[in-house]
Amino acid sequence: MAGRIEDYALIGDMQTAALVGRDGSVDWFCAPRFDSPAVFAGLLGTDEHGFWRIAPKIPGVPTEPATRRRYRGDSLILEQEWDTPLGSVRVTDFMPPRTGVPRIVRVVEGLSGRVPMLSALRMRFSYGRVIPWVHSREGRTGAVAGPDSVWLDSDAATHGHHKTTFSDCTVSAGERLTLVLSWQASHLDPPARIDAMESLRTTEAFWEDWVAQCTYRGPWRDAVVRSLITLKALTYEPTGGIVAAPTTSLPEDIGGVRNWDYRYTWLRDAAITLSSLLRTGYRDEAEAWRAWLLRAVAGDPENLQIMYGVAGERELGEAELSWLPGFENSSPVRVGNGAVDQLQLDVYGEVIEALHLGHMSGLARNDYAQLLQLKLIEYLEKHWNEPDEGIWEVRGPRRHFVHSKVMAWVAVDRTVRLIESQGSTEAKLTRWRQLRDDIHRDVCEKGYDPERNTFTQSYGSQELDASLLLIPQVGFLPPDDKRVIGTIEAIQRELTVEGGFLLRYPTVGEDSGLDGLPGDEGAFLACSFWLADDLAMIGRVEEARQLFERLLALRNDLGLLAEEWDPRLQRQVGNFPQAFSHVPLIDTALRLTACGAYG
Ligand SMILES: OC[C@H]1O[C@H](O[C@H]2O[C@H](CO)[C@@H](O)[C@H](O)[C@H]2O)[C@H](O)[C@@H](O)[C@@H]1O
Repeated sequence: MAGRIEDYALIGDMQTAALVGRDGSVDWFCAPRFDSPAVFAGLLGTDEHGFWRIAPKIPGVPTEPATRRRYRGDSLILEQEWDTPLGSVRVTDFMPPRTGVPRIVRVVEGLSGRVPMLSALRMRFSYGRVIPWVHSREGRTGAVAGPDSVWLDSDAATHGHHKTTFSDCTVSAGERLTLVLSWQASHLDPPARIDAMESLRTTEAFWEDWVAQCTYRGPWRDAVVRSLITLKALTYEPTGGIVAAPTTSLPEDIGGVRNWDYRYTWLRDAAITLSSLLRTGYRDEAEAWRAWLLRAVAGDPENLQIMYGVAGERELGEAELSWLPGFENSSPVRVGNGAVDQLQLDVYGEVIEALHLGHMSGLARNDYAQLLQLKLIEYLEKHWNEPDEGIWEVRGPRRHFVHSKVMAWVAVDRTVRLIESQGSTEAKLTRWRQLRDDIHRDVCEKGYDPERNTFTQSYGSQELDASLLLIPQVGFLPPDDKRVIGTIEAIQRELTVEGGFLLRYPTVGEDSGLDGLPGDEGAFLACSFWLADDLAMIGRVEEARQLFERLLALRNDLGLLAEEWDPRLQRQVGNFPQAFSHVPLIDTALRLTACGAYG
């Protein structure tokens, strides 16, 4: 395991992804899909659970992490370089956008001197549990167990030792060697060999073409583009589904139990991702996601789930992988996600808001999208006033979360506006205008504490919740409303941690608090971006810009963000990289750019 979460880099082929550490080790790789069992799970355990490391190996000299690393231009091609006493060497890692099987390509190049290099490959299928049979066939190394096979094509000779496949060689300046690892279903013939350098050229061209479509031209271009590339990498290209993150169980609390599997498509996370992509010029991805949505939720809205598999699968039952000790002993390691069965009413608002934005942005009219919207409102009409698990997917008792009700209002409001814009005489319009007013009144009466001049987390509660920052952003109340300003000020006062970043809600140490879980967690990055948005909306633009810059400084050297930031340990925590952090980064950059907040 390479070290901290932020020591990892992402590579991917838009069907799955891998994490590569600064030590040159691929410690996480699930194949063939994001949510398939891992071939390398060292990230959540030890080297025994699988890895592929390529780094200098000089006898008597300890191997250091890479001296430098970067993505090549605006791409997902990682370059790591080591300066050693014997010379310098570069390892370039990437996954070609999928045309056949998933592949990890690694190119070793001598930059100066003569550097001995070692590739150590330990394949362990089924999340580190299964040691495969390894054999050589026609100059290739193959590993097979159960449904999986993995094939290594290397320019250097390989040999096996201690259930690990090694290749070693010495590279001089100007010399190059390539290694390609391909996954294939084990009942099929080995996959064809590829030309690694040709694949590098086409992969670079793919990313250059994709980035060229970006319409954002503001001062935070590099941060926005890196976030967009990350979101694209989290998109499952065959279906348009978007995973929340490519990992499971990177801890929100190092050593604790807050470890979840994010390799699925949350309607909430995907809907806000779609909005960011639309605002930055990516209409094809937005169309693809809308099509995914319509397929995934087809049927009775009563059966709508808050999350699905990337192809729309519904069975995501949660299980624990007892043989994996977890990242820095944060256990359990979970696969699947029990939140799948929760009621989260905000999801209706986020989905309808995304459909609304698609409509306003001129996406081709889709009658099913409109039909879906109407069906979702009919569902909400019956259920909006029930308690739910809310945006944070709490595992404690259901409550009347204020944010959920606000988003129910958003769903009805956007639908009313859609019908009005079409000049329709839809009979339900009057009823839904009334419903919109009823929800608004209910929230303002039961979710607002006049003594403290703040909205509260749930009806009757004293707690605050950073999701309330979305109240002005979704237009529930205007930013200059005294209740909005009071809420922003109260949240800033009570939920801020070191650096001015925000907790999403208070946790209570070892006792189980609101979320039903022991332990604390870090500052929730999405909420901290929302605070910057709100500050800008209420005219505190310079403060907003400064907070935004501090948030940008939390990214790792490659521009990547996990879900949270632990202010005590000064390190990223939670799954990585996380769409729910990169989307608000883009949104805040767009807002501050529109405000002219250039510093
Ligand atoms: O903290 C408890 C919950 O954490 C996860 O949910 C979070 O991630 C989701 C995906 O990004 C996001 O949509 C949600 O708002 C976050 O709270 C986890 O998936 C849940 O099972 C867990 O209860």
